[in-house]
Amino acid sequence: MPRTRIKICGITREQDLHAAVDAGADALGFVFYAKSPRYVTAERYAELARELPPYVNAVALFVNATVDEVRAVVAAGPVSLLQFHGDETPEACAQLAQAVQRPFTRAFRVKPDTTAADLLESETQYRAASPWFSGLLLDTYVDAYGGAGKVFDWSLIPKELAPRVVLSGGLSVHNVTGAVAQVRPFAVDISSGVEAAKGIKDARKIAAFIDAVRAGDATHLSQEHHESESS
Ligand SMILES: O=C(O)c1ccccc1NCC(=O)[C@H](O)[C@H](O)COP(=O)(O)O
Repeated sequence: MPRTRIKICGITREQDLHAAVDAGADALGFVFYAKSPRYVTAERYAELARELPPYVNAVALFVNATVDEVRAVVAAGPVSLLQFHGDETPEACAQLAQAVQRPFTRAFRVKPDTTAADLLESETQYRAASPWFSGLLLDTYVDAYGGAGKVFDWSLIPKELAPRVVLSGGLSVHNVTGAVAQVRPFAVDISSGVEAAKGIKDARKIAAFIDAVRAGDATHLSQEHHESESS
């Protein structure tokens, strides 16, 4: 069982970037959506990106962006992965990713009436549309698109899909151990739950969150140990 990967999203300040890296985050998210309280411009990203150490992935998050906007961000600093969090169709995602030659995740914003079949169908559609598709990120539907700290019903995530998804939406130190133990996602993604205020991260909350993810991983390891002992 590999460890659950962790992305800290909505980085706007150098000290928050360092706090996330020091705590052991695998990826940092930067929001290039002007209506977000965590918005950073491509110019500001160029400054922040100078602080990125090797082997930590920078994820550029867009909401209904144009090719020119995505190009400007990729030209400003290192970008490992794109995250499309708006109403982008499979074809639009494919076109944007191809234009800048970067892999992408697609946010599926879960509504109360979303079904397991909807999630599987969506993954199939995006995978078919582009070789740059790297996986679905599951978040809770909100009109503001994301970063709202709202949880959805994890029980609708199909078992076969879970090892490939990024789980997000309202995660925190209080629920992430259970989320990792129950869902077993490939990765978790958090923004609001590690903030002191919108766009301002709290280093202690980041460290506590990462410890709580590792506690979820430890649950799997001990389950696997018991299973192998009893077989
Ligand atoms: O952070 C924003 O303001 C934002 C705005 C528009 C679309 C997405 C946005 N954020 C997404 C994320 O930060 C994460 O990918 C994820 O949804 C976690 O959010 P949270 O529920 O706050 O932990």
